[in-house]
Amino acid sequence: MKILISPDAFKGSLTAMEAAIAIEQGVHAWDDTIETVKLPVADGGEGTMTALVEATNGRYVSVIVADPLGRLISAQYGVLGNGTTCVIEMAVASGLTLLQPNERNPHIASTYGTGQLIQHALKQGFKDFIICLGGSATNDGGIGMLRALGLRLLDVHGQDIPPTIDGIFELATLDFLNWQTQLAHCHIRIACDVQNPLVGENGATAIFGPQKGILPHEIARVDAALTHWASIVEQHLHIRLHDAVGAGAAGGMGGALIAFLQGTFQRGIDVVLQTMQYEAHLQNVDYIITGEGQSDAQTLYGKAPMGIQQLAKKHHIPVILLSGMIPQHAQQPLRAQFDYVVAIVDGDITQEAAMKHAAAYLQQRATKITQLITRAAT
Ligand SMILES: O=C(O)[C@H](O)CO
Repeated sequence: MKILISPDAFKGSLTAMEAAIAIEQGVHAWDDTIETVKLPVADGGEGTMTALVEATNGRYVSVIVADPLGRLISAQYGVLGNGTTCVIEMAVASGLTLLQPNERNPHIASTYGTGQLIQHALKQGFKDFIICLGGSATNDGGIGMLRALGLRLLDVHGQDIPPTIDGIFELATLDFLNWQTQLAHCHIRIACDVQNPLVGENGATAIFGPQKGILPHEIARVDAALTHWASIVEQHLHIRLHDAVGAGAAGGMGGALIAFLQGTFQRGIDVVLQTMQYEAHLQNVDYIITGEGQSDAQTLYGKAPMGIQQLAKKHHIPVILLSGMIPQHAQQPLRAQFDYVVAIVDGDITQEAAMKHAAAYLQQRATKITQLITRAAT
């Protein structure tokens, strides 16, 4: 029997590779003659760069950039095994995990550091980019990134506006004199699993602002700042970001990539599976085990396990979903899609325990399910 092991990260507990190792140990604890292949995946958010670089035997490039609050940090981007495609994960330079909870402040947090990563890659001559969005600490509409790429944002007096949300209200015009012209020759794919528009009740600020530190009474003002930004973009580029699908990803950086870098969105898991040439690994595979920290309705809308399930279905390979936690209401719809659905959290194991001892529980669950499928096969 051959099992392909392809979990996403169990966020807050295990990286995708750690989860894959735990599952593999669980499988072999039952039967160590089973052939296993570990191919951890990601959905376009955090961990995507690592998954793609590792799967393609690529490399990392380290650059000193500004974190969301302007402090210098060493951040990396990936170059895939083909030597020509760069993977930039915005959270690496502008992510929420770079800040302590009391430092979260999207009024000043900036995507400038992500722009510096892109700028560095451009200087090395790269033209093919996968930019992964999600997990941002920012709500700046991607303005910081655009500044790093040479865009000037000016007030009515021709002065640079302050790099803050409030500063956006002073924005009157854009100056492209120092803009990185080679961007026009680049191919930019945006890997992301969020479709929110830039502004409004489903926009970046209303939906993702609170987790970054925007207080309920501030939402309307911050949303108005991004609305003003979108209007200026529309005047200059004739592209309407206000309600554009995905423009609200990563605090509006999705919109900046659409309008200024001609980026095109692709479902994160599809970019990952395509880049990994996942289908080529499906030869003679009897089962796939996938997994994630929590499975719910979002899983069905295209998170990593669902992308795998859809591909596996084409090849008639059964898929086992091993999840940290599955809310009651999601159990039935998930069972309708996956051949086996197993959660760590159950009547005996709490969420806290599951997160603390994720590897051990995952291993146990993998052993049990392997026992079940090997028995079913005999
Ligand atoms: O970064 C964010 O704002 C969320 O992860 C959605 O993209």
